[in-house]
Amino acid sequence: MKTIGIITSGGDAPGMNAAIHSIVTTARFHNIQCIGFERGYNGLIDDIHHDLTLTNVKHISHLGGTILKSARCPRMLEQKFRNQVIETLINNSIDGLIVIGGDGSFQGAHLLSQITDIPIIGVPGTIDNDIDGSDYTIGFDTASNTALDAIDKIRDTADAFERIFIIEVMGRHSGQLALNVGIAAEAEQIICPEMAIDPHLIVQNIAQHINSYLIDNGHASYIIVAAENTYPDGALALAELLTKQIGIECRASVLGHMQRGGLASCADRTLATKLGAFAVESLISGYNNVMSGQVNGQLTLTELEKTGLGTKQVDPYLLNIYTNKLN
Ligand SMILES: Nc1ncnc2c1ncn2[C@@H]1O[C@H](COP(=O)(O)OP(=O)(O)O)[C@@H](O)[C@H]1O
Ligand SMILES: O=P(O)(O)OC[C@H]1O[C@](O)(COP(=O)(O)O)[C@@H](O)[C@@H]1O
Repeated sequence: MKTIGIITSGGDAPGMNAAIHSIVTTARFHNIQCIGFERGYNGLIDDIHHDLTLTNVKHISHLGGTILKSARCPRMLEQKFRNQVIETLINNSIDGLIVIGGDGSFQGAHLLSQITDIPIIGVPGTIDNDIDGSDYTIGFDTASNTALDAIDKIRDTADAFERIFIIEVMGRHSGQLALNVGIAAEAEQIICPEMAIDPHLIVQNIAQHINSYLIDNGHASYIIVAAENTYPDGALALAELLTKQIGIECRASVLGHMQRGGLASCADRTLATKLGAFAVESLISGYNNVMSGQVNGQLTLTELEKTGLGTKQVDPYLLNIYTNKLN
């Protein structure tokens, strides 16, 4: 193996740069050079790339975002563009490709591996932690801390005003972030898809719980952490409904993309460093069409096709603690 190509694809996540750093330094140790393709799969389709040397990946591990840029690239859904990717790989003498991204990026990588012998390895980078085959994804820890910091600040003003807040966190269709930060912030209520609440009952449940909580505790702050896409029209609509129709005055705060930025935490940098190095070593060992992950502290390889099955559960012990507290 002489040359490895790298892309970052889909939602960027703090720690992606640490993964790039680790891939390039590990590859260098094995006398392999690295080429970075820019803006996710776009760089592979349009052949936009530059060399990744030890010098240009020096001191990047802490940085949020990705030095390779990222993007969503709908062209990858078409066979003709996937063929173009393979042409780019061949034209640049790429012997192995590493895709840092989420399950969508891995579906794309899996399709590529059906039309080429060039081996492809995935490295899980997404703040959502929704990928099967790794206990944690790169970016989840930083995003959890960023969201928690914001919620702690909202708690201050909520306490001062004895106010009710609905705080929406990201996660796409996963409640990993919501449950994690909701528990850590001692949220009075957490709403996430894994709780399988009928959306029509959400308002009723919330109102009931707020009323009984205020009876027991008098005037107090009350924070609801809600995973995005759980209540159909989002936190703002939910707050408006509670305020206008149920008569419970509350404020909504949608944390949004700030959860994707910022300096990567130590946990994300070390995870990225391990998974990046393991991806290179797996390529050298001849693996293909798999993702490098960590399960129960052990480095593992999972078929790319199986990383998006959606079987990953939120921590059942945490969920149970929360449910017990609610009752
Ligand atoms: N089913 C698919 N077939 C081919 N390419 C895909 C597929 N799903 C996603 N991709 C590629 O991966 C990119 C990132 O996927 P996306 O789901 O947006 O983010 P993530 O990888 O973070 O889950 C997409 O923009 C597209 O280029
Ligand atoms: O930045 P966009 O394109 O609006 O996407 C927002 C989505 O991206 C994420 O931040 C990250 O998701 P992915 O890692 O799967 O791309 C989700 O939490 C969120 O739903």
